Amino acid sequence: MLHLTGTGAGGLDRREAERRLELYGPNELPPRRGRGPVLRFLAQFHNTLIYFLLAACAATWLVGHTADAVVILAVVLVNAVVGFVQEGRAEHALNAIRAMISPRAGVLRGGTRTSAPVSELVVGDLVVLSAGDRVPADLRLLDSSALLIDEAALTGESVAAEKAPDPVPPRTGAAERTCMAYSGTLVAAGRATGVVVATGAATRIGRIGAMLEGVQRITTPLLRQINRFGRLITWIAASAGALLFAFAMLARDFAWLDALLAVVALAVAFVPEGLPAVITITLAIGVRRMAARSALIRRLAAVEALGSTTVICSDKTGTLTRNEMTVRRLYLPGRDLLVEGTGYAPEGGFADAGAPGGGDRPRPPEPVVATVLLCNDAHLRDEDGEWHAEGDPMEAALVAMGVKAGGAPERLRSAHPRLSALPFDARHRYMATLDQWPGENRIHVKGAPERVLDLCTAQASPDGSAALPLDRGAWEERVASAAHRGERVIALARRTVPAETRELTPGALEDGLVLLGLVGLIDPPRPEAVAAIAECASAGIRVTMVTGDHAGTAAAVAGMLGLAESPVVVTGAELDAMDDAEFAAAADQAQVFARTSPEHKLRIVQALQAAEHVVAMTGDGVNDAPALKQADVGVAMGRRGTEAAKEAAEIVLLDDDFASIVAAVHEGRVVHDNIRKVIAWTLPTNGGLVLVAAAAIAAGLTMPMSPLQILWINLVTAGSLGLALAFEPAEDGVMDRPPRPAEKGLLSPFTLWRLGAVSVLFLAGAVAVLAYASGRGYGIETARTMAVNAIVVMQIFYLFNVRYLHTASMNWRAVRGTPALLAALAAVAAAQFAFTYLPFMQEVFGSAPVPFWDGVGIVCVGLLLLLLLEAEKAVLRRMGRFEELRV
Ligand SMILES: Nc1ncnc2c1ncn2[C@@H]1O[C@H](COP(=O)(O)OP(=O)(O)OP(=O)(O)O)[C@@H](O)[C@H]1O
Repeated sequence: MLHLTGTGAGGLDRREAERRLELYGPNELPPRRGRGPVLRFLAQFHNTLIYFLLAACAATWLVGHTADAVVILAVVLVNAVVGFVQEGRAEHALNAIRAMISPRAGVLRGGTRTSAPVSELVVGDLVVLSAGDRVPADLRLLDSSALLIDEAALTGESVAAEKAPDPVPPRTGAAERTCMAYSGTLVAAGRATGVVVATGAATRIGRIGAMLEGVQRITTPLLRQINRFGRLITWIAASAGALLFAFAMLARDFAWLDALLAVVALAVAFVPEGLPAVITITLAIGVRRMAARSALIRRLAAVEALGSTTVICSDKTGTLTRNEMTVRRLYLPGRDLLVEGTGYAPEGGFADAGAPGGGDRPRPPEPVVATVLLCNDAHLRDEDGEWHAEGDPMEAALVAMGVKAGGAPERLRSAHPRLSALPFDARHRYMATLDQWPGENRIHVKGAPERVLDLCTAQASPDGSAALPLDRGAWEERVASAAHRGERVIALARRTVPAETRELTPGALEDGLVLLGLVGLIDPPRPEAVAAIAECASAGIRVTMVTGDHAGTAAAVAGMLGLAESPVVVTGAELDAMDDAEFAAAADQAQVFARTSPEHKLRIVQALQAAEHVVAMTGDGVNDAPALKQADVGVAMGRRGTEAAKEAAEIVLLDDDFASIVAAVHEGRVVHDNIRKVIAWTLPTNGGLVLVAAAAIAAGLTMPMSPLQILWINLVTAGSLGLALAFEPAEDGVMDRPPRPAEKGLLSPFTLWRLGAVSVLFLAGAVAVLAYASGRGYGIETARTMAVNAIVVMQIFYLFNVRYLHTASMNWRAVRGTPALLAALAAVAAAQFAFTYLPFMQEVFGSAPVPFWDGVGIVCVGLLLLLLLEAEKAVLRRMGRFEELRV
């Protein structure tokens, strides 16, 4: 096979791979054509309000009011440009993050195993597959063990197909070519190597015209809710506008064009048309902030769910602990040995536990050394004097121990070639190899003690030379005491079989293994996880450990992490024996689930969700995918995780660290807060403007502002001031309050209260300014200009109040603002000066200069509004109603 692709046994050499990549191009499917920028821009106009505005623009144009038509058109265009730019930025942010989780594949190049980006694979590359990988290109299999491939992506067939390298007859249909693994399919179980025979568009999936997943649609439950709300408001505005139009013409003798303009301006003021764009950008900023803290968001909806998360179910190994294993003790027949040394460095010796030092250094017997080194797929790598694990860290720790005991892994492995193996799998919890010996063969087994003890009928004598009856009770006690110390315990066993036995089956293990001893490994907790767990406690979030490890070990590690002093532990076996009601109760109680298999995770998520929890669940293996999909926030590990897990998850953690989940929750809460702030600012300011104008029409007074001026206010403040809130940093104490209930709707009692109260205050402010102007005998232009400025100034001061929904706004940090806020303020101030003092603007908008001290007076009106609202905050807090109203 290999001669056809010009590949050596060690794979292509690097130079050749580069040459082929240059020649044949990257291993990528053609991207799906997204909507072009023109179409995306035009889509911004597809909105009922915009249709109204365009109609009004045409009407004013036709009757010769060019200035009005131009201003209306400007409102439409600014709105479209802001929407277009913000949507583009949000998409860009998400796509940049997608690029960061571009898949990689294990390849053999120049004799060494590395991982390369899937897009860089070329024909002739040797690819290594294991469970959970997505097949990166079309491969001819060369070698496989228990390989099962799920080809649903290609054929729709949901039952995984058995694959093996044996040739198939010529002209076998593509679907039956069991010696091939096709690009885009998923390795459900087993391992294999294969040589790439087609890449990119030449693969089977490429030839059926499949394309890369297109640009992600930006939508979340909240955005959908807001869009629905926006449509509702638009229709309310349209109906109210029609009534107002009739009223203004019939009862108040408005000319029809004046009435139309007034109604259009009010509709624009009333409808929060910029809200979806501002909220999208708030979410996108959250995505960026999370990425900076190692949590990559794959689906935008997760940002919202994170803010409401009530339970985090986390794996233990590698997420809560460092996954840096070291063997600490050996429990051998008749004695315990302490293992010296640190990390993976194969340096250090052994000491008798409990026995004084000196004399001969003890050493583990040969069968123990052979078992840990042969029943093992890991290697140690020395890099500038530092030792690293290649492969499973626990297995690497066993290699280090074997070397400390005088074993030579490479020599042993070539002297006793592996004939067959049963790879480790989380359900069986053991690994076994069949290794060649002179005149006989040997089965070496390592695995979870209770599994291995079940298979053993004897135990080795203290010197390892003979087999004695198994004293199971004593071994179980030793397992329990090791687990109690937080050690992960692995049992070692072996058996001799006749030389004819060349194939290993689970049945062969049943006929009596000889127990050699136990290994106790430590895996220290991640210090940042300890802090993050404490943070969860104050944030009202429950943390539950879900692990495949022994109950005792898991409980001890939970104690070290500060999860619970004596945690409630439920094992997988106990869960299996429960009915649904018992299961639900156990899921709600337990802090640790031990000896679980991935299937339990799905049931745990479902039980917690049935109890109205918002669940974040971590996972890395192919079997974790269903639980990750089911969880409100599926969290996959970026380093350890399989492609299958990453694709099922909403979040990928770059550093596999539990603390990054908590950081993401923190950012999710900030996003929630900022969305609340955007809404709490936008709706009342819109409401205030409408109330002022509607009150004037209803009372039959001259309009306090001309329709064009209302449009102006909307144009100047909606996109700038509201948007500044999207950039707000966290308020103090974000993680000191309970999660926000997920089912709470868009309009909280607080927002409704504010909508009413602030609208009335805006009305009062405007009326006061107008009354003052008329008292001073100012002309209508000056009075209206003052009213417009008063509304804008009140919006600005109100913004400062809304920036801090949880804490007092009256501090230096609040006054100093953020760069986004200062930029928005500068822009609005410049626009208002132009509006008030530039002759050209005065001509278009009918504005007039405002005397300096009156300007100062207007600022004081805004300040008064802020003081009143701060007083309201203080009173509500004093009454203990603040938190309750807030959500
Ligand atoms: N490579 C291996 N060979 C043999 N046995 C193993 C191997 N890895 C793990 N085991 C045994 O299987 C048990 C479960 O392992 P698994 O990988 O499912 O759990 P875990 O890594 O502790 O789980 P989690 O990551 O969920 O905390 C271990 O406690 C150990 O006894």
